[in-house]
Amino acid sequence: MSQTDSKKVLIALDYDDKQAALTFVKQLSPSQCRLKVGKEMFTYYGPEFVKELVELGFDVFLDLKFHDIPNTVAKAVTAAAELGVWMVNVHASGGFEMMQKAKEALEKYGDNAPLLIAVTVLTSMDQGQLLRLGIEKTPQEQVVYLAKLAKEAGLDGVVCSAQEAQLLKSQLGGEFKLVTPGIRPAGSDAGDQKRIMTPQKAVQAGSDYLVIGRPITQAQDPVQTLKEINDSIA
Ligand SMILES: O=c1ccn([C@@H]2O[C@H](COP(=O)(O)O)[C@@H](O)[C@H]2O)c(=O)[nH]1
Repeated sequence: MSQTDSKKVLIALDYDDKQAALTFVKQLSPSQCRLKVGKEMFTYYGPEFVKELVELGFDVFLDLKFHDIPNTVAKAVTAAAELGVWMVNVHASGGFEMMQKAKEALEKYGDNAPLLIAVTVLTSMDQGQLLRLGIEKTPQEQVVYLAKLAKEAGLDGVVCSAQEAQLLKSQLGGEFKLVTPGIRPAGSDAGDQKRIMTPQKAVQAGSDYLVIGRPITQAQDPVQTLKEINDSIA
């Protein structure tokens, strides 16, 4: 994967119906986008569903946001690597040692190891919600703090909002991957997302990968919507 990876859109497959998800996926080509499987579909349909997507030729981001003791997380990311996923993630707030052990566990996969990234501050959170957790930093300060910790632990990048992308690129360098949910094409509903940005502005700010769910999957014509988004960031 090069620094200027042109396949930037990761579609969040958040469906409660496997057939509906597969009907959509089968209209896509692995050259157009990557796919993200999160807690909903994994809980319903498990590793077999992930394997099906991998076998269809898609790069899959397994977004289970592991947050546990180092030994457990190291074993969980190993299980993800065995599924053949392209990217997997942990919560940075699980701590430095946990992130280090997870990265070490993937070393044996060499060039086939999935990218390992850390969630910083969920894009659904704003300053008020951080305060309620007892965190007095701004979301941006907390994201930078956790991203530096993740980089020091040897991770490949972080999940953050595109609003922090420019600052993170300037502080952590171009190679450290920024995966940004909370992407909303102009005029689309923010829903529960708080720190949002349009696809075009996110790419300009330095996002490497744009995680997009409902604006595509709930569009009247999801395939055409993906095409329009891809065209807007080409
Ligand atoms: O900080 C985060 C981390 C993960 N997500 C996930 O991304 C998608 C976003 O879906 P939309 O429908 O485009 O809002 C979803 O699967 C989340 O679990 C996130 O939103 N923010």
